[in-house]
Amino acid sequence: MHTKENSCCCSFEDCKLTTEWLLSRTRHRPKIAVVCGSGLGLLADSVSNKQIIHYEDIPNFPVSTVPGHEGCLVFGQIKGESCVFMQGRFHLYEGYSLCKVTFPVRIFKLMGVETIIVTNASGGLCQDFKVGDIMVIKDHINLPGFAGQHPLCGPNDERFGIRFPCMSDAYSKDLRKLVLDITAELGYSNFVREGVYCMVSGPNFETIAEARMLHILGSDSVGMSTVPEVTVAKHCGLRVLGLSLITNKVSLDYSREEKVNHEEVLHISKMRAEMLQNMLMTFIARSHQVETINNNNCIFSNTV
Ligand SMILES: O=P(O)(O)O[C@H]1O[C@H](CO)[C@@H](O)[C@H]1O
Ligand code: HPA
Repeated sequence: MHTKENSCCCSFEDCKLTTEWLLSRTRHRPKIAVVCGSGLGLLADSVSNKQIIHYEDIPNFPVSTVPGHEGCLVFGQIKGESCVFMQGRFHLYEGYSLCKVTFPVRIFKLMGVETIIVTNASGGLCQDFKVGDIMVIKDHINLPGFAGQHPLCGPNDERFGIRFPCMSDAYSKDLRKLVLDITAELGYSNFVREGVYCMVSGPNFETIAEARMLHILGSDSVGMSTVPEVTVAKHCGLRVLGLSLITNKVSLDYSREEKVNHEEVLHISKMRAEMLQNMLMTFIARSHQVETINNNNCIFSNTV
């Protein structure tokens, strides 16, 4: 039953209004969007012809509440390619609905973005991973989604995408191949991996029993974001690349004394941001090499 309680708090009209507002404030027409994970706002440093718009000034936009998430959109160019960077993302544990968490993704789509690069900080579950490794996400586990915390729950607006989207190819194989080729060329292969990211709601880090369970389920890393954004991006036909920086090893062992904390996560993110930035800059410059497959279910792209 469609009630006010379960209807989406961000309607197509809300998205349209925000998109029109942004298009009237910037001359940039980005084709690539980058979501910066915790402590990874530095990724936007290499943007030229920069224009910064703060979240608090954008109609309907949530605001960032987590340290390491600056709270602004950075428009500009990287090697001639028009981009927008989200310096600061939104999380379920901040108290936002998943509709709000993923609102920017739909705005990017309506602005004409074709490819979204989602980055995050995560804890390594795979025993071969080291702190500072970069994991190219090949798949995810939507744990909150199993419990009904899913950004596509509620009435489906066909203008964004179809009711039952396929998720078996959420992370573009071609984009993954391109980024892996680039990391080999840059000499980064010894710390770049591929793996499965699992989302938990947070805000607490995992207990050891939970971490063991996630590992048994096939998760290589765990974090509190990304999956809702990727799900909505795939729903509206964006091409997705996901990069996860392993900022800590998740303990699977009761005898280990290390305790993870957000400060450590931010510290490692900042240490590795430059490498990630080199990968991203080369990737963005070459992403047009990968053909845009319009597996687009969204019938209103580029019409705002
Ligand atoms: O996923 P991002 O936003 O990179 O942040 C990660 O880091 C925070 C915990 O330190 C959590 O928000 C977790 O999801
Ligand atoms: O170990 C972690 N668990 C969940 N989220 C995280 N984000 C960074 N590290 C972690």
